[in-house]
Amino acid sequence: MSAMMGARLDLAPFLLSPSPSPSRPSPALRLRTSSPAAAAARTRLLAPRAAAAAATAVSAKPAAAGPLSADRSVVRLGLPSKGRMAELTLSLLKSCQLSVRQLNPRQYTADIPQVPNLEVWFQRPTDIVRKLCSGDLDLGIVGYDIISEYAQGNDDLVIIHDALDFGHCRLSLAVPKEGIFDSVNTLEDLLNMPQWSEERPMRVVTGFGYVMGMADAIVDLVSSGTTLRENNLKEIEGGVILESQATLVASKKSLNRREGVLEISHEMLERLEAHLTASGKIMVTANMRGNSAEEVAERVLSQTSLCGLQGPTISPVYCTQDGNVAVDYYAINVVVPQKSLYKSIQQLRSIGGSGVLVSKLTYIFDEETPRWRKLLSELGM
Ligand SMILES: Nc1ncnc2c1ncn2[C@@H]1O[C@H](COP(=O)(O)OP(=O)(O)OP(=O)(O)O)[C@@H](O)[C@H]1O
Ligand SMILES: O=P(O)(O)OC[C@H]1O[C@H](OP(=O)(O)OP(=O)(O)O)[C@H](O)[C@@H]1O
Ligand SMILES: [Mg+2]
Repeated sequence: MSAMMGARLDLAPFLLSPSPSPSRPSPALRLRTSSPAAAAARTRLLAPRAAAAAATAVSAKPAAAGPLSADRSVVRLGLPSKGRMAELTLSLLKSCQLSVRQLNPRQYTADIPQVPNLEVWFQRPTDIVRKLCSGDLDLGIVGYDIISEYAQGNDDLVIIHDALDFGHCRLSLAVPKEGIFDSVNTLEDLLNMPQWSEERPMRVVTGFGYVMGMADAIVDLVSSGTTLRENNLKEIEGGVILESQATLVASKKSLNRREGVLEISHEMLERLEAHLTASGKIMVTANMRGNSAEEVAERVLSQTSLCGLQGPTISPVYCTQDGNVAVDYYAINVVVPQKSLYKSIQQLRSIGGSGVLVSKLTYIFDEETPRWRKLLSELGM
C-alpha cells in the first residue's frame, strides 16, 4: 500500500457536480452518502483541491479569535467513549503513566491523577471534534479521519501529535473484483472505463452499496482489508484518499488563552514521545575484553547493528589484580530495535562480546521534540 500513499484522486470529470443549491438538490445527483465519511469523501472526489485545502487548514491558519468560556478553570481532554479507539487510547495513556481514573464506569467524566486540573470527558469521536470546535473541550485524542471530516473549515484545531501509532486505517476507494472491473487495477484504469459518461457518471457510495446494485465503487475506511475481501471488493492503485491514525489534537484558542492547556499539552507530548520512541527498542549490555575504550569502540562501530541511538556507551569494568585496580573488560550499552535483537547478539559475539544482558526500554526522553517547536510556531509563539 505504501506506493499509494499521498496519492490524490481526481475523479471530478467523471462524477456529477454537487447540486447547485442545497435547498434544491439535483435529481441527477447519484453520489449517495449514508455517512459523514461519505460526505467528506464526496467533497474530496468532487473538488480535490478545495478538500485538500480544507484538510490542511486544520493546522495551517492562525487561531480564530473569539470568546473563550471563562466559566471554567479546569482543562478538558476528550477521549473516545466507544469503538475500537476507546480501549487503545486508555492503554496508550497508561503506558505513559497517565492512567485515567474513572470513579464510576457509568459516568462520562474521569481524571488523570498524575495531571492535576485536568478533566477527562468520554465522548464519541465525532463529538470530541465538535466539542473542541465549540470550546467545550481543550484537547482530544481521535483518528485523523474524524478531524478531516468534522473540522473542515475550522481553523482553530491544531494537531499536537499526528502519529500515536494506533487506529491505523485509510479512507480508500474500492471496486468489485470481477465483472467489468476485472482488469481495473489503478485509478487511471477506472477513470478510463468506457462505461462513464455525462448521462451515466460513475456512482460512488459509502458502505457496500454495489452488492445492492446501487453503485459502481465505494469509499470506506480500510485497515486489514478483510471487510473488502469478504464483500468481493478490491482497492486500486491511487485510490487512497486519506491515511489515518490516532492523533492528539487541541484548540488553538485554548492553547493560547486557557491557563494550563499549554503546559498540560507539553507534558502529554513529552510523555507520548518518550513512550512511542522507546517502543520496539531494547537495551543490550555486554562485556568485552579490550586494551582501551577506543579500541573496543572501533570493534563495536564496525558492526551495522550496534551503532545505537547516538553511538554505543563504553565504560571500563574495574577489577583488582595483584592488589591493584585494573581494567581488563569494558561494558557496552547499546540501544537497538527489538527486531534486530538476535542479529546484534551475533554481531556482539563475533567481536568478542560475552555476558549479554537484554532489557526492554520503557521511555526515551530525547531533546526537545520537533513537534513541540512546530506547535509553538503554529501558535505564533
Ligand atoms: N477498520 C479499522 N481499523 C482501524 N481503525 C479504524 C478502522 N475503522 C475505523 N478506524 C479508526 O477508529 C475510529 C473509530 O472507529 P470505530 O469504528 O471504532 O467507531 P465508529 O465507527 O464511530 O463506531 P461503531 O463502528 O462502533 O459504530 C475511526 O474514526 C478511525 O480513526
Ligand atoms: O479492513 P478491515 O479491517 O476489515 O476494516 C474495515 C471496516 O472497519 C470499519 O467498520 P467497523 O468495523 O467500524 O463497523 P461500522 O461500519 O459499524 O463502523 C470500516 O467502516 C470497514 O467496514
Ligand atoms: Mg466503525
